[in-house]
Amino acid sequence: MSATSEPVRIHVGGDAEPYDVIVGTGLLGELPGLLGPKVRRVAVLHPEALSVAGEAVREDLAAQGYEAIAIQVPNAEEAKDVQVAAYCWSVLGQTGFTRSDAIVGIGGGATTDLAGFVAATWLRGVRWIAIPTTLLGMVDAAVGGKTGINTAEGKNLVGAFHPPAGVLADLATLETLPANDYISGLAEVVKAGFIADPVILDLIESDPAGARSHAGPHTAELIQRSIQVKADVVTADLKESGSREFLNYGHTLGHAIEKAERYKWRHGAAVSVGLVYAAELGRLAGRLDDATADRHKTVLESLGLPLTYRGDAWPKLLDSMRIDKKSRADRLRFVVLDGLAKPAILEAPDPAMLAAAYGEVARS
Ligand SMILES: NC(=O)c1ccc[n+]([C@@H]2O[C@H](COP(=O)([O-])OP(=O)(O)OC[C@H]3O[C@@H](n4cnc5c(N)ncnc54)[C@H](O)[C@@H]3O)[C@@H](O)[C@H]2O)c1
Ligand SMILES: O=C(O)C(=O)C[C@@H](O)[C@H](O)[C@H](O)COP(=O)(O)O
Ligand SMILES: [Zn+2]
Repeated sequence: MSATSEPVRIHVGGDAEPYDVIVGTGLLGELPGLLGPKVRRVAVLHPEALSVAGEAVREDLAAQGYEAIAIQVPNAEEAKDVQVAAYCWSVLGQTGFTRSDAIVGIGGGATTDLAGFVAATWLRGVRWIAIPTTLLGMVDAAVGGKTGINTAEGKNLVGAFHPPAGVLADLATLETLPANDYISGLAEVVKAGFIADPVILDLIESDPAGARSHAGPHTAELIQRSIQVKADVVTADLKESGSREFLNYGHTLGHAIEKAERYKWRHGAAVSVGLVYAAELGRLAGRLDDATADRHKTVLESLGLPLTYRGDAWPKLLDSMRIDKKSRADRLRFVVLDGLAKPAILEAPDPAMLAAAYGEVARS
């Protein structure tokens, strides 16, 4: 794969309107083309941390004749709240947003999940464009049209499938991302490696220190490969009636940990522990070989990602996992591996096995 002097376009197809994820630097010039000829008003949703970048996008659009407004939302998971969505709806209402207007979400996964959700719900659906500015946003959250917010009962429990009209992944935005946030995004990169593209794991293992940096020698390739994994899956199954569930590898426990931590842990950190758990579950179920299960821990640890969580939290986590979207009535369902890049579903595992697998991540 090329380094990123020329933008790379990764196509997302399927039943919904197709679009491209454009990966490169200095991509703002692509925005008017993605907005299309009918759009007159644009709301640029951005988190507090990106007030300068959000305002720059707004000014750029205004200079091109759009009526552009900025909507600042809280950083991180605080944005994925119905009160924040209601605030955005009221701004759109007061500005007179119609179905020929559009939303641009610039920020991490939390911001693009909210922006997409506001776009999905305003007037029952308006056009939106994602400008992810975190590693996790680029490789996962901004792609595929899952939008949503959290509720008191759990993660992403309210939302809609509403794909963007395009995704602009400008690698230069990663320069300001705190190292911890970059590393947490690597959990989704590792997930993509285990479920579909083991070259990702080889690249990380060949240079873990490089992989931890936005300026690493394989950064562009890791990002492009992970986006390709996501694009292929959502092209085949946008609404998660089958293979899209595999993108949830590590998320059943991961989401429960996020809830237990009141969303103060980054999503990627929780998914990292969830990946270790899912690997152990696959091993205990007799489906995954020891070497591949152990590889989860060595790869994640080499990146500085967490492998463990509080042992005493198990009953609460188990309870939270019951409302996971993969559950069917009382049956818990987990994504496990039958081997490297062979994801599958483990239906209603024995409660003793679930608890035993937690022994692999539990710490006192
Ligand atoms: N929709 C999906 O398919 C999907 C996939 C994966 C994850 N997600 C969601 O994504 C969210 C996690 O996203 P995230 O890891 O990007 O975290 P985040 O959106 O919470 O961003 C982390 C922090 O970095 C700040 N930030 C963002 N870009 C920055 C930059 N370039 N420079 C400096 N600061 C910056 C943000 O304001 C925030 O404070 C979770 O809510 C998760 O559920 C959604
Ligand atoms: O796109 C998907 O599908 C995923 O499962 C990707 C996950 O990384 C992402 O965290 C997603 O938001 C989880 O979805 P949910 O349906 O479990 O809330
Ligand atoms: Zn995720």
